[in-house]
Amino acid sequence: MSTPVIEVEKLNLKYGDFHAVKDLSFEVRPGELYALLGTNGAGKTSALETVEGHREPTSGTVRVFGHSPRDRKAVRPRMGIMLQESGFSPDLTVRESVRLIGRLTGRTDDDGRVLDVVGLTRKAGTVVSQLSGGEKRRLDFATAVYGTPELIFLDEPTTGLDIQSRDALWDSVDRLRENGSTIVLTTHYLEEAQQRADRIGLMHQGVFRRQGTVSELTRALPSHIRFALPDGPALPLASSVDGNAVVVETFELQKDLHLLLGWAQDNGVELRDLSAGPTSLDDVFRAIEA
Ligand SMILES: Nc1ncnc2c1ncn2[C@@H]1O[C@H](COP(=O)(O)OP(=O)(O)OP(=O)(O)O)[C@@H](O)[C@H]1O
Repeated sequence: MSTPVIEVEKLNLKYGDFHAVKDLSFEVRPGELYALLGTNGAGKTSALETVEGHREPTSGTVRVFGHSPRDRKAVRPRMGIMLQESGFSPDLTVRESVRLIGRLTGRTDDDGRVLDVVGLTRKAGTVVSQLSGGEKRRLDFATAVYGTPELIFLDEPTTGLDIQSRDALWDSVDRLRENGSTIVLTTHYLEEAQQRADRIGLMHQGVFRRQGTVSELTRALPSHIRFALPDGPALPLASSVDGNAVVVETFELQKDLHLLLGWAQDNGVELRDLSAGPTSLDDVFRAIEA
């Protein structure tokens, strides 16, 4: 198997007496999209800041491309970091800010190309202080896109973006991945991680509570069949009522759905608002806090 891009072994981080990250171990392989998810205050940002080289571990080891992330010369040009807030100077124009990314990271790219990818070509001459929240977020994304780095950190990249901008951002991420970039994502929009992550690490109170692919995480919980409460004969399956809906929990979705549809057909019952599917990451999240 190829050498991991990121290797974290027994990482611990303390702020004074507060133990924010406890014995965290994980690796991210080349070309993967790894999502580091968790509850508020779980320690995601603290862990990522260490991997990005901004923070010294209290104990444990972190390797990025086989180097310490504190070895900035070896590592920094190879990684793009989209922070929650990049802190571009409010007086610089968008184009000047994009140029600055090149100077700070040591990567080269065409400014016009980057502006086009992040959808800010028409705003190139606007100063940062006059950008909308979503436009600022797209400028933050330019830090990840510039020079097509091998490793990209996206920290809640779509917060504050409208649906078109979100779709455009994910299209750009897909193109970066086609180019071989490895992506580390944090987000509170779980459906984004569910759709895109190859693997997920789910943190709660400083430790991993779950790690694996989406299907490894979700298959431990039952699938759900839902429909509006029908009139008529008793249902053929054990169920509960949630508001106006009937909910069937099952580990045998196909078999039970077949049974239910056959019963509805035979009894002339219409199953309105019918939906059926595996459990969502939201449910996995709720279960770790329970
Ligand atoms: N500089 C600091 N000094 C003291 N405590 C800190 C510091 N930075 C973070 N913490 C604490 O460490 C814990 C982990 O914080 P962190 O920001 O890593 O969590 P997170 O998983 O990114 O949370 P969120 O999803 O809410 O952004 C929190 O309880 C936070 O209050």
